[in-house]
Amino acid sequence: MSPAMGLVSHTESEREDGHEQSKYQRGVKHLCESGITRVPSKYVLPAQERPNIKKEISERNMSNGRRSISLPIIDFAELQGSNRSKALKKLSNACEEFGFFQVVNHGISIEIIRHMMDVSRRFFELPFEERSKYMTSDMRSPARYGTSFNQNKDGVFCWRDFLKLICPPSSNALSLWPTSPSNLRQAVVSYSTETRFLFTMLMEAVLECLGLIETSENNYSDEEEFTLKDFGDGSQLMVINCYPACPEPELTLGMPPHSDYGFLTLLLQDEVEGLQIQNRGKWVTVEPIPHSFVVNVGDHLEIFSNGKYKSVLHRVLVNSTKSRISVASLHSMSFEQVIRPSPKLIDEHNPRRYMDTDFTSFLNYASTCEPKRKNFLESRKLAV
Ligand SMILES: O=C(O)CCC(=O)C(=O)O
Ligand SMILES: [Fe+2]
Repeated sequence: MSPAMGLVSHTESEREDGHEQSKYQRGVKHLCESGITRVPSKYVLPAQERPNIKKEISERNMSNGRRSISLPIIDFAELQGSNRSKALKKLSNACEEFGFFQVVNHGISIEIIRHMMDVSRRFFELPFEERSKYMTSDMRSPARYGTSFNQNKDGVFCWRDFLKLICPPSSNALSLWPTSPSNLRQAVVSYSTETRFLFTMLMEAVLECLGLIETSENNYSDEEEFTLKDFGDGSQLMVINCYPACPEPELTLGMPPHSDYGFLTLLLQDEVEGLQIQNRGKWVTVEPIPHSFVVNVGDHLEIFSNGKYKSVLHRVLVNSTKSRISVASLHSMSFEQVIRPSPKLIDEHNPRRYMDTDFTSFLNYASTCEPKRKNFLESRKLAV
């Protein structure tokens, strides 16, 4: 090959790379609409990080479903009623052992849930040009459409597109949320109001489990720097995830192993399973219970409880036949609040295990490196 030819082919391949790159930045939905039959190399994980779906299916058959997990079920009506102390024990065990539980009888109407799922699905069915109006790398934007986990940093992309909405009252920028589908704003406002209330009631129960408030009396210890209102008025991020059907699901993941940053995440999923959590060193699939919530402990609650409650790694599998939608509502105190272990949970037997953290340091971290696994939480740990 002459030097001139070499130069030409080099330039062409660079152009090709640039083109390929921007194709992936547009997301998996867009990619699937172009009619692919194989997973492009951009999404192929190194062998040791792949989900090993075939092995899991055969093990699941052999052990009669043991690879899927029945999470502890918290009956919210029981928690708010006469059986509170029994429900509190179950809740506390769930937060310590699994970091996850399911909430049934939560009182949020099926219409509100269906409406939320419906606008979520329809948003991802919009033409790409409409969805792409909300593409931004600004992590503080009230509405952010994107793909993968961190599309500016991920070496290998994961098989998901998302719409993230910062919910009122943390954001007064409702006017910047998508206008299409026409009823999206109204559906998300109703849904976020209800989930915020459910989160606040669950936090009240968690504070009681931790011995930080007394049964239903809302008596806070003088040492605490917060009240339940700080949770009720705190931050709420609605993450709508879309995982299109994938031609080779054994090569990639919908979401890589990660933990969530907040106190609690309330997850709504459709009937397609995909969520896996790490339990006793193994990946186990969570079976969806229709109209219930999967709730998990986030990094802030692990820090606040001084390590008593666990923020557990989870990931998402994709499959070859069905696309999947999930809606994760991530809750914490206000974005300005510094999170630290509760002073009441520190003594000579339980030394302080985490340093102070705030949302800005999390965002800085998330925007400068691949926020996979529990890297951020690990970075907040003190040597004890
Ligand atoms: O889609 C799921 O099941 C999980 C989503 C999730 O983990 C997240 O949005 O943080
Ligand atoms: Fe998550």
